Amino acid sequence: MSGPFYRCPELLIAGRWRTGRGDRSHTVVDPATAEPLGELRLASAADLQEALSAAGLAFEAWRQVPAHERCARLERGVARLRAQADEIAALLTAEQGKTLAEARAECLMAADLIKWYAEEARRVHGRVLPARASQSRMDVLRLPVGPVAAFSPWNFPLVLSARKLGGALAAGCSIILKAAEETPASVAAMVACLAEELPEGVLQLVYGVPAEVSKALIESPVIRKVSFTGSVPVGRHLAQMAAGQLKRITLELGGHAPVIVCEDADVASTVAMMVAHKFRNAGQACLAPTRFYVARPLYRDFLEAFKAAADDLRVGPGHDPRSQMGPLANARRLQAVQDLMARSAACGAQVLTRTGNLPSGGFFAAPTLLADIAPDAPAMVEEPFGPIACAMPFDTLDEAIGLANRSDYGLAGYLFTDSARAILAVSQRLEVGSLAINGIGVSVPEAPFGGLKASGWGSESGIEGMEAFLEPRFTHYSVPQDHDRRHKT
Ligand SMILES: NC(=O)C1=CN([C@@H]2O[C@H](COP(=O)(O)OP(=O)(O)OC[C@H]3O[C@@H](n4cnc5c(N)ncnc54)[C@H](O)[C@@H]3O)[C@@H](O)[C@H]2O)C=CC1
Ligand SMILES: O=Cc1ccc(S(=O)(=O)O)cc1
Repeated sequence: MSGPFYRCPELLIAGRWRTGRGDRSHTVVDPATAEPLGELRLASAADLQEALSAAGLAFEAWRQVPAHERCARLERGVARLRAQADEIAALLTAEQGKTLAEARAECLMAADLIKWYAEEARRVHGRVLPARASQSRMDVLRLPVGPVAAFSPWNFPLVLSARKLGGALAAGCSIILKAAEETPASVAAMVACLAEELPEGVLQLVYGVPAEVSKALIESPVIRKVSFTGSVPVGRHLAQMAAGQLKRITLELGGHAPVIVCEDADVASTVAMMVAHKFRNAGQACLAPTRFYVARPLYRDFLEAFKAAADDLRVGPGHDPRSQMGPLANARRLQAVQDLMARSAACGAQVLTRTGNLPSGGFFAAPTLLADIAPDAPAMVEEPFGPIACAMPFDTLDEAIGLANRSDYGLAGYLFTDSARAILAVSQRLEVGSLAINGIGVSVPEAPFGGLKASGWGSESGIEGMEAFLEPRFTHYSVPQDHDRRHKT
């Protein structure tokens, strides 16, 4: 949909929208056609230094703004974001590929996340400790950590940016966001909604050469906190850089979510829920259900129902209201998904996929189930980040939990059962940050979202997500010993 409505955005630096002054640009591509949408001009080193100076100055002012006013300003930004959801969704679909319905839902989820953080700003309070001496007081304040450098990816550009923006701004931090160059316009539109309500320099948006931007920002003494969502190798690299500077970092690095379907589960409703959730955004979600461990008595029925539901999904351009699944976001994802499928099939997995044609021209892939797959086949180990689900049967719950925990990842997990015994065992022993039982709700604004093992460090959203942008300050103050004599009180 390379329509005239799409324009690559400018950068927001020190309160001014202006084009990047670097000598490089990035071609933004429509994933449904593989046609270019526009050229994004990237930041120069001087642009980044200007943003850093502005972030440092803006922080000193923003931290002084009372929490009630920070909340009110963010809530006005959220209202604008909601009012513009249709326009922003059209930009997101054009540059990312997801369906318009998904894009609109993402915009509203981003609004909900920022709204929750804004409200939470009014509940950030400290505590008073019993003082150790008379005429003294001991308290603990929770203060904003300082200017934040945030890096968000292209798969859910609004939601995954909003988790960082909402927390930092509500806590009283300034923030420089480097969002993904592949999907710049939707994030710029969201940032514009918020920035309208904020003093200049509090919220800045840059696009650039990713490695150059992260190095410049993380190594700058201005930045006090780093937050990244993306792949494990890049997360590891940024963690090393942040460690070198002794800076705090939050990492959300993807997942490979297990789904345990017990013998008492209802196959039809489980499959309906999981197929919709798996193939949302063409499977490019860190919380996508991926490894299905199904109780052996249900296994064949499960495969049949899953394949039928996956085959029924209408794959097409995101802007077509009939489409239920859009293309993958870029050519390298399509290549990676095809490669993963071929390597897994070579290891003996049975490939259950549609035989009919897919739309031509864009980065379309078919929803696919890899059945009877070995626990160490490539798709069971590597995050597919695409429309690939894997299934194998299990005989005992212990076996299913053991198989589920074999992954290096530990972000989201799903369980389908009515059995209290199974619920207790899985909720205690499954190595994940979020677990949904008989549902899909692993991510809500008021709960922490974060992973174990290679899935990351720390949490976003919920009070834990807010805490990541705060630091404690213990203050112990006493009336001077000669105060009474000097003041004759
Ligand atoms: N947790 C999540 O939601 C995401 C996970 N991924 C994982 O990464 C895999 C590969 O996707 P790619 O886009 O090829 O991954 P990638 O790690 O190369 O890129 C992910 C994001 O990180 C940014 N990035 C890359 N190098 C950077 C650097 N040195 N400093 C700062 N930012 C940098 C990119 O601009 C992009 O927005 C996916 O298959 C998936 O497994 C990717 C995107 C989001
Ligand atoms: O990729 C990570 C991801 C994607 C979506 C969501 S949400 O369900 O929209 O909150 C959370 C994380």
